[in-house]
Amino acid sequence: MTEIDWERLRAAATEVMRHAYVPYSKFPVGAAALVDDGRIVVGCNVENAGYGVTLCAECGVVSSLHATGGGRLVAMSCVDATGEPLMPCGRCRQLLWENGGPDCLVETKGRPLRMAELLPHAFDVADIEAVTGEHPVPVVPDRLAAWRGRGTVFAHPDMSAGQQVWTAYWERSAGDEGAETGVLEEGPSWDDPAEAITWGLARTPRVVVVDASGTIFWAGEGEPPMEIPVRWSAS
Ligand SMILES: O=c1ccn([C@H]2C[C@H](O)[C@@H](CO)O2)c(=O)[nH]1
Repeated sequence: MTEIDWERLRAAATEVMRHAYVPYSKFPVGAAALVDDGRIVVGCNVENAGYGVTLCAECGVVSSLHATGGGRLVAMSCVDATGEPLMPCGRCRQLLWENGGPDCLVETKGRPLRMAELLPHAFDVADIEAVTGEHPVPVVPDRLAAWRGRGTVFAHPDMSAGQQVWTAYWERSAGDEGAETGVLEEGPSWDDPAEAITWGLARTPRVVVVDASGTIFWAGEGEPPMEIPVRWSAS
């Protein structure tokens, strides 16, 4: 995705700006962002009698991003009442960083700027990971963001240095006839199958456990499908 249609983003931001709820500041803001799968997500500012509770337009964009399927923000346009680009406030830069990373572009009155320019030396999940050694949220790698919600995760036991562990892999196919196949991502090893299932559910609602005897169980969202009628239970 190389070409960003800034005109279209700014038009979407200007449109949503008109829905802002701003009885206190009378300063409407609209924001629209391109997601890495081509979606456009929008938000407007929403104020409150408790002034400090105000939600910025960019907050709405981030909520809409997750509410409509997640992914990564690629480019954002934020506008004021005149339709001119407005720079995101400090708090919103932190929100944009989390959801778009250093390469996410933000429209300005000059050239678009990268988030790395708008929030240099940013604090983020890597700082937490460096201390705790744990990735606090199961994150799908950027290169696979477009596959989120698709394919199948197979969780299965494996042997590692003579020990039984659990691992998983994410497969492109969702079991449909003639669908493209191939492994998208291999998971790490865990002691507990529940962790393999959690890893899977962060990627796709279609999670399957294949136990040591090769029996297949449903560990995905919703009711087990016809071809995998038995739900996995940990005991
Ligand atoms: O980047 C910004 C800056 C300000 N505002 C809103 C918050 C408040 O409602 C109004 C005035 O600060 O503008 C945003 O939505 N985004």
